Amino acid sequence: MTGNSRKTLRSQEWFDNPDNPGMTALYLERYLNYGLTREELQSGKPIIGIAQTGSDLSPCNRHHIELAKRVRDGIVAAGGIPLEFPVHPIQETGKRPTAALDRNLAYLSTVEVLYGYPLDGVVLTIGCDKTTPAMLMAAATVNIPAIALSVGPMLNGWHRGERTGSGTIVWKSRERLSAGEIDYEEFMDLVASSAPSVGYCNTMGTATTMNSLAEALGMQLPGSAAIPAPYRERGQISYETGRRIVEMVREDLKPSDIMTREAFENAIVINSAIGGSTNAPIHLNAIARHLGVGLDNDDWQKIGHEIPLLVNLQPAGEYLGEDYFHAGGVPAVVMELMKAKLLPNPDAITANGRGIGDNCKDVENLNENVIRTVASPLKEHAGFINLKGSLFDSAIMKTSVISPEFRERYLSNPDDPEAFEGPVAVFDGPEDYHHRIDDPAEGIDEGTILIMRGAGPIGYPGGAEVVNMQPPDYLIKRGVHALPCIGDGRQSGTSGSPSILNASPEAAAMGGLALLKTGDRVRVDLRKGEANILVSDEELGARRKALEEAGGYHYPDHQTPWQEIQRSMVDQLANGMILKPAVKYQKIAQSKGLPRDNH
Ligand SMILES: CC[C@@](C)(O)[C@@H](O)C(=O)O
Repeated sequence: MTGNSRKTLRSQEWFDNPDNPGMTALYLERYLNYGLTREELQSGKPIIGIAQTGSDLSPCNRHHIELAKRVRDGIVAAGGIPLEFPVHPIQETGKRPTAALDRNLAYLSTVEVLYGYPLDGVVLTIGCDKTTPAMLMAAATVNIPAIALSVGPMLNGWHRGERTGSGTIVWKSRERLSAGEIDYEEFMDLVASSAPSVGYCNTMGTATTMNSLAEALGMQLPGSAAIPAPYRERGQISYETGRRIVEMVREDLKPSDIMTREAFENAIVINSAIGGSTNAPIHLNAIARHLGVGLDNDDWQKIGHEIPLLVNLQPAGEYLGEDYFHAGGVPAVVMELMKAKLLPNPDAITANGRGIGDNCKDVENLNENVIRTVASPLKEHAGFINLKGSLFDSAIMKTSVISPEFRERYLSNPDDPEAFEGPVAVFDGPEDYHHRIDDPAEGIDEGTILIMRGAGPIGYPGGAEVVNMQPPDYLIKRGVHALPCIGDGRQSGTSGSPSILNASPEAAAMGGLALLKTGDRVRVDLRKGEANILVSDEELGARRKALEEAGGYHYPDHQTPWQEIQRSMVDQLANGMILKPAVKYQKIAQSKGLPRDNH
């Protein structure tokens, strides 16, 4: 039972190494103790990890506990051995101060697991916002064969015959609560109705975005991202995913073969067409950097801005996850883009070994209200704009959620189209915002630009979803539903706010936002891609000097060891918020050999 597959399977370096019988025995015996046999571990069957992101603490991904059973069945059916292991939980709606803080922690620990244990391939269970990038970043760094499995969105939410979508219903109903149109009980009922089953956000929030983009990148089986969590097809694709990873190990099809620059270009285009979250550039830039693929926010504007919005899902549109699935999901979007020759790289290889174009060219769009054609889009140019200026080096704006009201009020000056300027109200964190926003003495009116700072990767810490700031109650009552918002934090993908966000460098890294004072004027010009403080360079220089002398922009002290460690080495949102030292570790399964024996 020895030796035949040592050259091809890394697991056999643990379980069948005649050069070091002592270690082989030690590695083997503990994996036998719950019933695995020597035959299973030593006969050259691929050993497949299942990176389990579901738990009671992670309700969005919890259904993976069930789905993993079907993944196991698929792995065994294809001749592999499944070994399931837990991933550090990341629940966007549960973790304080923000789940984004934990993306890099889950990444780091998964790298250690994938590299340091006898695994030949891995199924990455993805779902809630940060679990997807954390898993893909780890797979990118280690570069053993890997396939992602989405847990799927919740069923559609309903309240009195209306679709209620995750997150989006919170932001909309909060406004109605502020306007006195509903009471607290109805507000709670509305929000609870949006979460009717297992799964993640049923809107095109960050979760559906990132799961769609994992498919767009080629890391999931075609058609798998949009299947709602409770549907039977979800269990079936779990089984197929388990089968496929065993073949991928045999073919040695690795993340670096799939997630190429071409695949990222496809993903950017698909992100515009689906109306994807403003968190997508952060995470895709991060994954790309861990692969050594060049990608930045200029690419997002260049490749993505002119792509039309096709998917009619909240927050940019009206439908929800089940509708997206029934219309055809990602493959139908890809097919529509290909028909109009808008998909840049149809030949990019996907997890099933075929090109994305090949996978999608013959699928049907089953509901053109939900997935529009390029000839009849929801919006013509729906991608991100990457703004620069004295406020920051980079901040993005999601143009697909600019409402007619916002366009009319801020972007329709015939003498200065696509530009606005005004005085700012500066908030240092969400507590400051909540404390001051409704106070009439602050003098906030239709002309005010709201600024959120201290909310980035260092300042918050972690980069919190707090830039979509609601106007004061008294303005909402007068029918003003959105003021321009600018900030160095993030916002929920379920928010319909056209905020200018992910500003890098953040105030805590002494970006231009740190120098702003309430009452300063700021000018934003979308056509020129600029955002500037209308204060003289001399004055800004003097403010910078004074702030530096005072020790820099002040932010709250660390509360945990990880907060301190991450703050000391985290990059800015535009650069993917990655841990700076980690990017030099690439393809370590190939570049670093095996780790040393442990005894
Ligand atoms: C409720 C919405 C969340 C938590 O998913 C959000 O993080 C998002 O970006 O979509």
